[in-house]
Amino acid sequence: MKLTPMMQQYLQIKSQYKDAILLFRLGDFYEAFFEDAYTVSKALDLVLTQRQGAPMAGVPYHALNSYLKRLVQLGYKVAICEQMEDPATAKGLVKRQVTRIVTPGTLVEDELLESDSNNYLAVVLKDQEKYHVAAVDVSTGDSLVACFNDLESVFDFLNSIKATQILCDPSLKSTFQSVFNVLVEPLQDWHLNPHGMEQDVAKVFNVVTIDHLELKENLKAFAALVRYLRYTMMVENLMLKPPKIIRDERFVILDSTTVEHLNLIEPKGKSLFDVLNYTKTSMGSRLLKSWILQPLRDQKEITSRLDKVQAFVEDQILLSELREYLHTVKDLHRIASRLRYGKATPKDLVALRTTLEVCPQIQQLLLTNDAFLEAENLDCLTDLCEELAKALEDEPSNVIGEGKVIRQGYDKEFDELKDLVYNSEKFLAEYEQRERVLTNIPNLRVGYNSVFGYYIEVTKSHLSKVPPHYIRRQTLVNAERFVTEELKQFEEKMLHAKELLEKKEKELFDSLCQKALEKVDKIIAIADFIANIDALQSLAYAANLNKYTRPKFSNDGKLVLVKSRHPIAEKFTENFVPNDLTLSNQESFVILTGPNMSGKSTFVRQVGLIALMAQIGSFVPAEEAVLPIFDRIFVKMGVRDDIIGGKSTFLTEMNEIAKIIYQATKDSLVLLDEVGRGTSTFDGISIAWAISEYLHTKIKCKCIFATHFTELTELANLYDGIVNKTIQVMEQGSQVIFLHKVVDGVADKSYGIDVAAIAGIPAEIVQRAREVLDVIASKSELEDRLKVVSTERLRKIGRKKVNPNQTTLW
Ligand SMILES: Nc1ncnc2c1ncn2[C@@H]1O[C@H](COP(=O)(O)OP(=O)(O)OP(=O)(O)O)[C@@H](O)[C@H]1O
Repeated sequence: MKLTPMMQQYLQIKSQYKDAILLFRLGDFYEAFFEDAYTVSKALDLVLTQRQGAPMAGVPYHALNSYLKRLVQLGYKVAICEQMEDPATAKGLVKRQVTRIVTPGTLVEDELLESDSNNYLAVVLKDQEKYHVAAVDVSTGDSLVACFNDLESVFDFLNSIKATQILCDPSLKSTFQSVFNVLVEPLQDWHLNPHGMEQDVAKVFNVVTIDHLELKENLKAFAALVRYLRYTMMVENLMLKPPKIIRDERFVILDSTTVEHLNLIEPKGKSLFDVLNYTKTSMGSRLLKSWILQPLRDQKEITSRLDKVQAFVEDQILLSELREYLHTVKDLHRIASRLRYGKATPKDLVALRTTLEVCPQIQQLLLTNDAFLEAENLDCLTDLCEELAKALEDEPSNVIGEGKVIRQGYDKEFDELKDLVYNSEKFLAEYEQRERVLTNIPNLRVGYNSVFGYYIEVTKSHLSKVPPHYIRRQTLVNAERFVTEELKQFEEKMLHAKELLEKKEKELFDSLCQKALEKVDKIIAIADFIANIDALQSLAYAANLNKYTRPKFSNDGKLVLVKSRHPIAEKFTENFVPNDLTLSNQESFVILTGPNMSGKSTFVRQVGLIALMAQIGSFVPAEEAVLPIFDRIFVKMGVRDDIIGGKSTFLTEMNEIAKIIYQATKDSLVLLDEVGRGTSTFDGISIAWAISEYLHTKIKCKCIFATHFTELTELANLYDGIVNKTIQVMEQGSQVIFLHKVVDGVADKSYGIDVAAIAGIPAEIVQRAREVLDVIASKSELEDRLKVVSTERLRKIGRKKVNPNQTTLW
């Protein structure tokens, strides 16, 4: 088969983008051919047809974004090939070129992005024994770098930022692919070429040296990311904020198990984020989410947030007025980004104008409260705002060039052109009227024909009144036709008016974008400021609504919670029962036993959530809360299968515990629920026992261990710092009433069979279970044996009880 020049052009371009789907612009369509056509038609449910014998699937150009969204969501990389000249005027084959490679992690268009989530593209590099991670959200400019000692921590970090695309060492590709359900690509040599790395990064921030960024060993990962972005987005100037260095000392690094078990972000509608999210802007909501996923460790930083939250809590008028203003604030981070990448739309400039209009009001309002004096430094860009107000229609069309974007009165030439295009009839009628009066020819008529263009027609009877500047064009039986200079100019203008109008409006729009671009750093400063204020006011609003208290921080390890509640569960539970808890460095370990359904898991998570809320600067659900600042919070709940990773339930559980044991310190909060349940009872208890002893005596962290193994309560007899708590239940006749109250002591029964009955297990089975329980319960010697374990150990060290601070058992 002989290929047409267009097909040859296609194949030549495709050969450069083998790893992407190539969407090739042909008139009003983007078309995919060969293999790409099969992929696209299957993924997008499009009809597969043929063009010049090649399989083809196409999408209309105006609907590109909606199709792109689906392709990218499915993890494809798409190269967009545009026509670089107008097919109507092109000589020969239209020039075509790939102008952008769209990947899940390089999106900037609003329609392709989730408004309340960041969209991070991450690079992971292995260097000797360390892993370096750099991540960028090009839609907001947010960037991060971090360094980890093990791959598990990298997974946790990528999970916590919800990376939508990963670039990694080729050796790590299959590992990442098995863990993450996102596009994973291997880095190439040119991404990592050491030559010119610093210069490449310096260019992004328009600086000569990058020492101040403190990228150090993370430079390579960040530079690789910059190079990848330049290549895919095909722009020289990236809009990135200086990378935030994620250091263990500054943030509480949360592992993915903890994020999941504390329901920090999911499930939707029942997460901590949902409980705290009363933000009014997408910027604020993204920031709040990142705060929840990266709690702080620096007391000063936390206090500074808490002071502002408190100021809002106490100033209800300020809060409600501010919320009204914030309502009109648009997503400036993403608008700034689109301005940088030349993708801003009229809608974006209007959104910028609306936000800048409300900015001074927000500033003035905040300045009424001493807690927000820094608002004074905010530059509200009034000049730019005025310019946009003058230049843009109230509700401009999103199509530039039809004269419906720029406001009348902004540019004389534009107005004339628009007038010509839209008001030519009117102009001609006015002109005709004017000439009739001037010449005193009542039946003078302005007309048009395709041969002579516009003309003035005068009947023979009035020819004597024709002024000298009329130029004769045509003679008819009863009349003569003339033109004038003015009419000729009008005609000239009319012929090109549409084209000129399109050009002029584009020019004016581009110049507005340019003016905004010149102020982009200030736009970002406003965006950062408003995002921060919005996230803080959201915390205050939630605090008022849910009657939270400001937490205090202790420096001696003391933790006191009075009448504390679970922030999510209390929303869905009638009469939620508040609970107290006191821990200290001396009494730091709780074995929590209690029947099924009594509320053990709820209480354990509650403590974790309150600690986390305090460290993001939020008020907490309690009447009083004093907490130490934790360096890590670990939550390990129940057993779960890791089918994808191919690990058994018990192996997964032990893996997660091992991680906690390696990473926890004396300043950590470890919350365990049902650990050891994935194996036989004896193995499970023994493991749980040994883990508890290790955590308490070696690591000395704060720990609550909820368990059905009442046998573990024996540990409290062995160690000073371990206390037993249980959750109260009342029996009324054959009924069990769950009081959900945490008290000192040990659960006497598990009520598992009662719960089974409530859950609808047939009475016959329930009855049989009771009979079996009677028999096995009387035969259990386990507790007696565990007593032997503890007495033996006590005998060994010659004490009545062990104080882990004085004795080393290991
Ligand atoms: N403090 C509380 N006040 C009111 N209701 C509560 C409280 N705590 C828990 N509940 C209710 O009890 C139910 C069971 O709680 P949870 O799952 O925490 O119990 P559990 O002891 O961990 O159960 P299991 O041992 O079966 O896992 C929850 O769904 C909730 O509705």
